[in-house]
Amino acid sequence: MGYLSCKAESSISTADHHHHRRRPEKEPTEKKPTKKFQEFSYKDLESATNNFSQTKLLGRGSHGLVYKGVLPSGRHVAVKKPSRTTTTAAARTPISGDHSNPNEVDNEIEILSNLHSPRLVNLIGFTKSDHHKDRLLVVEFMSNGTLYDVLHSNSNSRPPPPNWGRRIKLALQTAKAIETLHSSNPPVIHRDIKSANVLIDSNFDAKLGDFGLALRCVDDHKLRSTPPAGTMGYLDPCYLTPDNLSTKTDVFSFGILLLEIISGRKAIDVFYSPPSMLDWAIPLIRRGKFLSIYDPRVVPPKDGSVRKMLAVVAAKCVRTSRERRPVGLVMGILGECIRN
Ligand SMILES: Nc1ncnc2c1ncn2[C@@H]1O[C@H](COP(=O)(O)OP(=O)(O)OP(=O)(O)O)[C@@H](O)[C@H]1O
Repeated sequence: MGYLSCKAESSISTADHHHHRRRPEKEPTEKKPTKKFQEFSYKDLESATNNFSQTKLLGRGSHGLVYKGVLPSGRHVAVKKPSRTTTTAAARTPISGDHSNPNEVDNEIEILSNLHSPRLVNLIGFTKSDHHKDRLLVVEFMSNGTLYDVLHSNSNSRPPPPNWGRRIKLALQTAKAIETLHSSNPPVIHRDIKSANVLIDSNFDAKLGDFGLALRCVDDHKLRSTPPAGTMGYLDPCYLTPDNLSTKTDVFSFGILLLEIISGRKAIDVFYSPPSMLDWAIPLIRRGKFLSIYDPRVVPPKDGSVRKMLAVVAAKCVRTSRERRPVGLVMGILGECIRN
């Protein structure tokens, strides 16, 4: 098998992981090896966000609200505050019967505290667990919002849709982020790859964020008991039970995201027929009608072979057979597109 099924990988990585974990215990202080992350008090973050003022609200997701904060050092950050009353059209979908909401903030802290990459929206710090207050998470501030906004916002106050050079760069950077997760030890599966979770920084570089649903391929019990989840329109149809989870689950969602970048259409858009990206784009690609899936708002790639290759890469990522989706992620294949 050329890809990582979480089930197959977990026994190998569990041993490895424990090996790494044991070492700090031998140290006399019993402290964690390095304290890279800041521990904030609730008050610190109240003052950073003007008491969670509406004017500091950056956006809302299914788990809660995100505020812009400024630390005493002057650093700009994003503060995630869970809320049980938030509802959103883009709410994540548990696809099994279990609608319990495991603590996504705790999960995100656990995942991000073991990762660091320029391609990820990295963790800066968090508040301690406290029975009376929700735990807050502090991550890098991304001043240009999400890729979803960049691609789909028609507001006059936003810049025009990105050109091809930009789109290819954003697609590559997202592929690189996913590759970083899948090749880390233990591998991490994001489970919610979508344009709303790709954030754009002040240099217009893309970083992958929102690790609330991510799973490390290490904890067998957690993996077996975590029901499938993700976002409608991006969700791998093969991922129906916990043991179907694999890195190819993320590859499928990336394929939809790549089609979104190519076409400028949303993963599901009820104003079109058919509303699903998959049902619309794949038959056109099969018939060789590559140009017709390209975003009419911008000049498509000049070279017909590049247009074809990008569309074919996306189609390979969303293949029904997981085994036939690209391995080692799409980075290499997209690189091919640029060289050609
Ligand atoms: N690091 C950040 N910097 C700037 N804005 C951010 C940052 N993180 C999130 N946001 C803003 O907050 C919004 C909500 O983000 P969040 O990650 O909570 O939810 P989501 O990914 O949009 O939805 P869901 O939780 O349903 O997947 C984003 O759409 C974005 O506009």
